[in-house]
Amino acid sequence: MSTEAGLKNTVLVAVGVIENAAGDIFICRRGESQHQAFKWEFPGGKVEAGESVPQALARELAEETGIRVASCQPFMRIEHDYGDKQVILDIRKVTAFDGEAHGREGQPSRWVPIPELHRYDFPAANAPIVAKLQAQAED
Ligand SMILES: Nc1nc2c([nH]c(=O)n2[C@H]2C[C@H](O)[C@@H](COP(=O)(O)OP(=O)(O)OP(=O)(O)O)O2)c(=O)[nH]1
Ligand SMILES: [Mg+2]
Repeated sequence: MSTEAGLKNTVLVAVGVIENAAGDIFICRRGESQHQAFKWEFPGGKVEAGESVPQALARELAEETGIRVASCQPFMRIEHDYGDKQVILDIRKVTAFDGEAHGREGQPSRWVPIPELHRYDFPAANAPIVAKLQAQAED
């Protein structure tokens, strides 16, 4: 979505923080040919023309993890400039879903306890997501 921030090369990204009954979070590793290659991520992807964020999230999570989203809530929104690319991450917490989450495109994936999330190498934009999850887990 290049119009939203008034910048060229800006993309709106629907991102899912998928939480299971144990309170663990599902993460995947990005591939070598992708922007932010080999970083760990919360699955998701670009919002396409005519899609809402929840629609894009449902589509991307079905494609990338095989789950069907049953319930999601807004979690936070982050704008970040990588220099070569500007992203707006619209992050949703996915608290109910059907199916077994897995790396459906062959990407490495795992369930991680929230207190261990900071050990993973995420894109720079993700630092506030990990911080908020860990702060909430301490409550
Ligand atoms: N999915 C996801 N993307 C993230 C995260 N953090 C972060 O900076 N990003 C950035 C990396 C990319 O520049 C952008 C996501 O776009 P993408 O290229 O993965 O989009 P997509 O899944 O539609 O992939 P593609 O069809 O273009 O291959 O957002 C994150 O936690 N999850
Ligand atoms: Mg993606």
